[in-house]
Amino acid sequence: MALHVDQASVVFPSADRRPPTEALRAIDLTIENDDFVVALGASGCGKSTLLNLIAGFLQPTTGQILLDGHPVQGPGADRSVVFQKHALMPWLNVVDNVAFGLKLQGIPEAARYKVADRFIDLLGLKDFRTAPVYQLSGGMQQRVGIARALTCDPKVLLMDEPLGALDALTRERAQELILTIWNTTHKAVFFITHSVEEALFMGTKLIVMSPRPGRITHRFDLPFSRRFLAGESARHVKASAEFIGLREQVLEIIFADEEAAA
Ligand SMILES: Nc1ncnc2c1ncn2[C@@H]1O[C@H](COP(=O)(O)OP(=O)(O)OP(=O)(O)O)[C@@H](O)[C@H]1O
Repeated sequence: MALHVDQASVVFPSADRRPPTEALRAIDLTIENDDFVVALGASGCGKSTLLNLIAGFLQPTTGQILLDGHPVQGPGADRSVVFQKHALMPWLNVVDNVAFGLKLQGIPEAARYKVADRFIDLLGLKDFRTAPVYQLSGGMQQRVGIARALTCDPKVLLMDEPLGALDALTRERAQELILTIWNTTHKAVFFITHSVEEALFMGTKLIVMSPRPGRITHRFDLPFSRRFLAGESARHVKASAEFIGLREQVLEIIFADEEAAA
């Protein structure tokens, strides 16, 4: 599997007489199996616009998005999205929420529950299988959202600040869980966050974007998630000199962008 963003630009026309917004300019990005690509950058640098292009919610003004060589022309089951607000069906229980996409595809109940149960187990939700989702905590609801995205067996999992609404401790647990699942399923992931620490810990590749126009200004290959998955504790990884040094370097890039915008 290979997803290529090829010289993609997005210009939003303005509703009044102000100039149009150049949300993205000439973006080149490749996402392959086993890649965990994280996008980081000052507000308005085009992270969500880029995710929307990959999801097929939006078409580029120029350039193209190719999935295994075929142009992406709209949303598809090969790309699942997990949003910060989990958009679950509050009247359904956990298993029916997780199996919802399969139901839409017309898959019979027994077959869809079999797939859903695999991801319910993987995300530690077994004891809540038949609980209504409104009874769950925010962190658990987000796990239901991730399980639902995975049941469709997407080639690429797109995550737009999926952990942004969680408290600090739950967020760290969720980071570790997502990495463990990524390591089990070998999905390609495109992940947006505002947290530099989260970006460095989770990604195998980091893109740092700048606004006006939105573009990729820096790219880093990251070792930290693999160190965690090889057995090093998350706290140990995040406290290492290499991690802290890179964190300061990336923070400096982002602060410089935010100051330039102020
Ligand atoms: N539908 C739209 N119409 C007009 N302008 C838009 C639209 N969507 C986004 N924009 C503009 O495009 C630019 C990039 O927005 P985008 O939401 O992709 O940035 P972002 O990096 O995800 O921001 P944030 O971190 O604040 O969520 C911004 O200037 C935004 O105002």
